[in-house]
Amino acid sequence: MPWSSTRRMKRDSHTNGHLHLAANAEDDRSNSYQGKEYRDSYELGQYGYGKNYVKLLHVHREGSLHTIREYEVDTHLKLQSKKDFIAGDNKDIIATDTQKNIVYVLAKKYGVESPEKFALLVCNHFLYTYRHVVEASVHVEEYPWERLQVDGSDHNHAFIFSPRALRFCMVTHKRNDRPNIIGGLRDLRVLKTTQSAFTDFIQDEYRTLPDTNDRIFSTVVTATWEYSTANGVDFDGVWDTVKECILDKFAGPPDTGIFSPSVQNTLYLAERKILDKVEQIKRIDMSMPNKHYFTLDLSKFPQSVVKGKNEEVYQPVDKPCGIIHATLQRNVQARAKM
Ligand SMILES: O=c1[nH]c(=O)c2[nH]c(=O)[nH]c2[nH]1
Repeated sequence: MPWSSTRRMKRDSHTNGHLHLAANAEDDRSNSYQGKEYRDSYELGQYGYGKNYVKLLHVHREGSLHTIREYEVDTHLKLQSKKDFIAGDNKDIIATDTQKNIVYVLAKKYGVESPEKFALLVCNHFLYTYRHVVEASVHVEEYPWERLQVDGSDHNHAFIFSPRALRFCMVTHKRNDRPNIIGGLRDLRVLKTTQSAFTDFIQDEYRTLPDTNDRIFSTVVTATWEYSTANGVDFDGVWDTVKECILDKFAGPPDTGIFSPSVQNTLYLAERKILDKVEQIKRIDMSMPNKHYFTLDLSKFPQSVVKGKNEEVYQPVDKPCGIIHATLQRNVQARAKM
């Protein structure tokens, strides 16, 4: 599942906690509280809490050359005890307001090198500082600021918002485990006007779509990938590489392009190229909604109104849309045999 939707789910699970159990220590029979074991007909499932959308702008100044990074950070903690939920005992709670403050203090102390490194740092701080935190997760979304170019030269301190694609990451660190690092890219919207076909699919009594050897191909790419390690990873470089691989397999060379027999095949080839290029990625998940642009049959209009076959005017139809997704991971056994 792409992280964009996971994030939404994560948010929902935080905010929908409207179930008020009038619980006190006696009611908590499924857990231990104050040294006593309790049984109950109910069991608390997933739980946790955190702060969402902590907005942060970091300005790095090297003389007159300034560099910025703007993030929206979500922090999420799972505490060892459930007594905050079950018994109304707040003693272990690191307030979400405190979590927000920690984000700002760490940014000031250590700077923000990349979303992934910052997320690792924040997770590590929570686990190291509070022994009763069993799991910390940090989601960072980066605002797509680019240095402004003026007459071909980089500006020292002015930036332009260039939302070609959004970058995000999710780091989850369980105590006594290695951090799980997911990089992500979403909202990469692309379109090409040829070199896309869709033919030879199932022909039966339900099919109305004709074969097409030349159609418009447009999609909005989401990709998430899991790192096998954090050691020596150039997270900024990897994000650029993932974007380049996707664009390369979608668009191909500028003069001739690259032929796509289906969204499925294009998506798969992009994933393969990413795994080929970035050794530290162990698994990549991509989704590509098929944003349809249908040809319009204008042949019913008289020739005096519409001349010739219509090859210019298309009808964008965004709903319903096809959705194609796949995860590609390294085949560990095949590597071991080599
Ligand atoms: O590339 C495509 N894959 C499909 O599975 C599909 N289904 C469809 O109606 N059009 C397309 N296009």
